[in-house]
Amino acid sequence: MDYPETDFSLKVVLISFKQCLNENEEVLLDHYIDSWKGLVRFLNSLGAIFSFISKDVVSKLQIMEHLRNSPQYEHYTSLQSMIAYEVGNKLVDIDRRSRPRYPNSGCRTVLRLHRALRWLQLFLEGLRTSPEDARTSTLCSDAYNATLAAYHSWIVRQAVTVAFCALPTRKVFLEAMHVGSSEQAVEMLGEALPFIEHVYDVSQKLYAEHSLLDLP
Ligand SMILES: CCCCCCCCCCCCC/C=C/[C@@H](O)[C@H](COP(=O)(O)O)NC(=O)CCCCCCCCCCCCCCC
Repeated sequence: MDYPETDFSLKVVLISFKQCLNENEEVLLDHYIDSWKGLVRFLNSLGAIFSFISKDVVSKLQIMEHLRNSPQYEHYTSLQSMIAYEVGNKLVDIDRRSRPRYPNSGCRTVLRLHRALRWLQLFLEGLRTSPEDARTSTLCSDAYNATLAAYHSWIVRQAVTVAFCALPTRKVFLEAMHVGSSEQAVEMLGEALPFIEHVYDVSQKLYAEHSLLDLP
């Protein structure tokens, strides 16, 4: 997905989550990776202070692309096929007390992105429903504390807190989405958020069914 900078719209990125699910509710990894690439692009447009976050996401996307280009690529078509393959062949580190053998498993890598998707969902819902004078840094850290913070070290939590302070105001943030006025951006969020929620819910159910929600 490559847009000229002026044509870049967060709407395209958020709506692209719709394509991540097929009619059988399989989470399609190529689309999942592409949607995340769009988010990274938006994140980069917000400034260099967020680059430590986008670098981490990019490294996880590279792991997934590597698996998709490996001889086992067919097993990495969907989240369902990936879990069946990695769990079935014991290619996932389950026990955090043992020495890690598969630090780059697809299951643990997607789990990190999946948790971040919940942050995104809460943050965007906060933006959508908050009053005009709400502080983006507060919306962002409330969503973070309710989701990712529990999985991050003290040092990462501090760095994230500093980065949140660099966020623009709610109005500027909504306009940076390039979907028109802040009111139009809010409307777009109402349209697009259900797609993200659906992908999140299907993935969450899958990880829970396989007891994979706490992968080290
Ligand atoms: C708009 C502001 C963006 C704020 C982003 C808030 C989320 C903060 C996440 C901070 C991650 C810090 C970097 C390091 C993380 C890793 O330690 C940690 C664990 O990985 P490991 O088990 O391999 O070690 N990694 C993770 O938890 C994955 C974090 C992924 C963060 C994704 C953030 C998505 C940003 C998308 C921005 C799009 C904004 C659109 C909003 C309109």
